[in-house]
Amino acid sequence: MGAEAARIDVQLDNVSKRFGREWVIKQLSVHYSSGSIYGIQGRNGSGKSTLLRMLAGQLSPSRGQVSYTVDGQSIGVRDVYRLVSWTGPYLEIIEELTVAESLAFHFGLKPLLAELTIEGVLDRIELRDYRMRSLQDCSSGMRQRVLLATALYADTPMLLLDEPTVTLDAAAAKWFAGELKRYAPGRLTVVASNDPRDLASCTTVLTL
Ligand SMILES: Nc1ncnc2c1ncn2[C@@H]1O[C@H](COP(=O)(O)OP(=O)(O)OP(=O)(O)O)[C@@H](O)[C@H]1O
Repeated sequence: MGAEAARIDVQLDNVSKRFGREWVIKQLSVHYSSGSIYGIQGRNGSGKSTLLRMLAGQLSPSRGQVSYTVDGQSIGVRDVYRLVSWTGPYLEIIEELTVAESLAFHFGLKPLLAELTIEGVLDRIELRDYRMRSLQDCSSGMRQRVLLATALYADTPMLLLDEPTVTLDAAAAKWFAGELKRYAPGRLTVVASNDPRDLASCTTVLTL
C-alpha cells in the first residue's frame, strides 16, 4: 500500500450501540484517519468487536452517526465493505480448503496487493510447505497466519484486526508486528486487543 492509497476518514459522533436492553457502547465520538494504527482495548464484553463491526459498516449504531469520506468525498455505508479488509477470531472459514485454496478464494473476493502473488503470500506467511494442507488440519497459529494474510495483503485502504495475535506464539507475534510495520503505512488500521504486543504498534489506544 503506497502513497497512492485512498485517504479514508471515519468520524463517529456520539455513537451508542445497544443489544436488547444492554448498552454496549455509549456516546462515543472519535475520528480515525489513514496513516495511523489505532488500538482499542477493554475488558471482555466491553464492545471492542462491536466497535470494529460498526467501523466496517457491518453494524449500525443505535444512536449517533458513523460517517466516511474517501479522498474528501462522502461515501455511504453500503460502499464501505469494498474498502475494508478484516480479520477476527469469529471469522467463518471453509475448513475443507487447503491453505493455498483458501488464499486463492479470499483474494478472488478482495484484490491482492499488486506487488504480491499467492506464491509470494505463502512465502510471507511461511506456509509454503503446508500449501496443500486443509485448514482443518492446520494448527491454530497456522490458520491465524492464513487469516491475517487475507487482511494484511488485501489491497484495501482500511485494515481492521480483532485480536490479531491471539493464537500466535512469540516468534509468530514478532513476525506479525513486522508485517504490520510493512503493510500498515498509508492505511487506516484499527487493532482491537488487550495484548501489549499488539498495542505496542498503535499510535493511540482507546479504552472501552
Ligand atoms: N449480535 C449480538 N446480539 C446480542 N448481543 C451481542 C451481539 N454482539 C455482541 N453482543 C454483546 O455485546 C457485548 C460486547 O461484545 P463484544 O464482542 O463487542 O465485546 P468484546 O470487547 O469484543 O469482547 P471480548 O474481549 O470478549 O472479545 C457483549 O455483552 C456481547 O454479548
